[in-house]
Amino acid sequence: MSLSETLGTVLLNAMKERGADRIFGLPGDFVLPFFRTIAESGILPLHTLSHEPSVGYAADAAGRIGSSLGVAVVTYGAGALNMVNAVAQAYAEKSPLVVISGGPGADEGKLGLSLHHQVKTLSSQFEIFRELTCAQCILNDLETAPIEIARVLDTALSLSRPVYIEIPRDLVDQPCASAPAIALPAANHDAARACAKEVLDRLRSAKSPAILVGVEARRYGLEDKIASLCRKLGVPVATSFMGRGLFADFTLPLLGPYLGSAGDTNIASAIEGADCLLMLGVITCDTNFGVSGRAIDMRASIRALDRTVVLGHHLYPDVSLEALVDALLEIAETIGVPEPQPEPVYATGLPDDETPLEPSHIAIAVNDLFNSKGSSPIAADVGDSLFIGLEIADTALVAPGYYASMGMGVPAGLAINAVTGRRPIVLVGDGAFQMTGWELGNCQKYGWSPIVIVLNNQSWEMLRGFQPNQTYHDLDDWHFADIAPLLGGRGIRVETCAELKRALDLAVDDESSFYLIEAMLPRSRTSMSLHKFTRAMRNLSAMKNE
Ligand SMILES: Cc1ncc(Cc2c([C@H](C)O)sc(CCOP(=O)(O)OP(=O)(O)O)c2C)c(N)n1
Ligand SMILES: [Mg+2]
Repeated sequence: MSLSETLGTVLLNAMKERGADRIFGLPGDFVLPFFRTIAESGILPLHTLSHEPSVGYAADAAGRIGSSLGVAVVTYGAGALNMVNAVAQAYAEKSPLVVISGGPGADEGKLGLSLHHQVKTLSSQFEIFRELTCAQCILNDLETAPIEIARVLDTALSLSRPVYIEIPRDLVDQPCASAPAIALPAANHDAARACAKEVLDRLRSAKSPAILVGVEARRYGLEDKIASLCRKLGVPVATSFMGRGLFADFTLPLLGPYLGSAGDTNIASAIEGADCLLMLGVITCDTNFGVSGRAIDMRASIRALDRTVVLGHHLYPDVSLEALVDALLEIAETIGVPEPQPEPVYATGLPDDETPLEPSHIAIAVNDLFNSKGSSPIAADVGDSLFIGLEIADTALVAPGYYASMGMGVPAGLAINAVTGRRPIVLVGDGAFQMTGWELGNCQKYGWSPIVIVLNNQSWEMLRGFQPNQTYHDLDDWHFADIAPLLGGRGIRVETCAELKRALDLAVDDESSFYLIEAMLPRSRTSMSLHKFTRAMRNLSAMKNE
């Protein structure tokens, strides 16, 4: 048993072996020993940000864009609990985020004093994170630590959900045996084959089958396999709202994103009219289905999610999405001959004139840019940014489409820049930018240069769509472009289509820093996608009479 390792390096090596390629963090005294190990060992690069919610959002996004583990390292109490909302979002949206918190040493709790950063008892934080994660451990026993590290990290990978690891600050430098190699639960191939046969029989006997693909396709790196399965089956395919951006680099008979009555009517009728809907890795949530014009008959559907497949009243436990797709690929045959799908049409041709900007001009300008200079990955925040993202041509996209916490846009853009080395376009509203936009000040030390489009409508406009006639949705004009140079970037405030076009061309040609393009938009106007979504949600929910 090689003891050349310490508990700190064992944890770092175990994460690296499981695909983690960097750490986002913000230190505090309880985690300084582990920060020193990170810095001195060089096993994983470290990026520090300025506020723990951003650390959580960035680490989550790094895992999503890389289909691997995202890692966030913070201090006990004030740090970790500051990140609760970002971890909750990662859990809800099935992102394998590893939360590592420094913790008190073994004897610190015996002083008979409450410790700083302690909330109620010393195990309160552990209990809070138990509710937000799929596996947890406190590494307070060097004998069991290697096994515990492997158990928790492997669970993060197999369930694609966040996990919590607390590392006591007095043990980080202690000699420790290496963690066992990755050991994911063996796929139950017999069950997967039996399930695949039943799935294929149902698809074959349906008059109008369809397939809906969700986020698990990305989380488990299955886009390629699912694309070839869909080509083989020849059945119309759509992505869920949360699955927007899937298959951007693959060819298959993709209809586009399903948004119910808030989206394309052809896609809605193909999905809602299907008499056998195969859902691969789709989270059954209101943003994916809440705006369905016709409720989808879940009993006639086949749902493969969270390592379980449900077909009506039949249930196949412990059949992973990959095992099911592999088994289907073994027996798949052509079932339908989907009409050649018209290429999804994404508006282009921004007028190059003094036309005042409207929300949908943003998508047109980005589509024009993609056509002239090639596409970029996109990070979108919550608000109209999320819906304008739907009007932009297919590209890799990170956005909190279900849990929908504001503030993820800029940190996710930084993570995409760090992981992929490509400059992302970040779409963020003024309200969300007020929360985490300042993280752009960290670009200079890491050489990141995202292009950030701030949709400045001086409003929490999405809320106004749910509840008009309230002045508390009004925001002041913060002149964000003027602040950009103080953060080490360049800011351009634009009010017309021609100005937006020029600003984007300038930004794309200058990689020396981040660009903040402040697009001035009118209040009480939204993209068509958001308008249809809020109208549909209002009709379906208690907000009818607002
Ligand atoms: C952390 C956080 N706080 C509050 C909300 C509620 C909320 C929205 C969702 C419904 O929960 S949309 C929205 C307004 C967003 O304003 P802005 O970023 O300027 O974008 P836009 O003007 O395009 O709406 C809020 C406050 C949220 N989603 N996340
Ligand atoms: Mg706004």
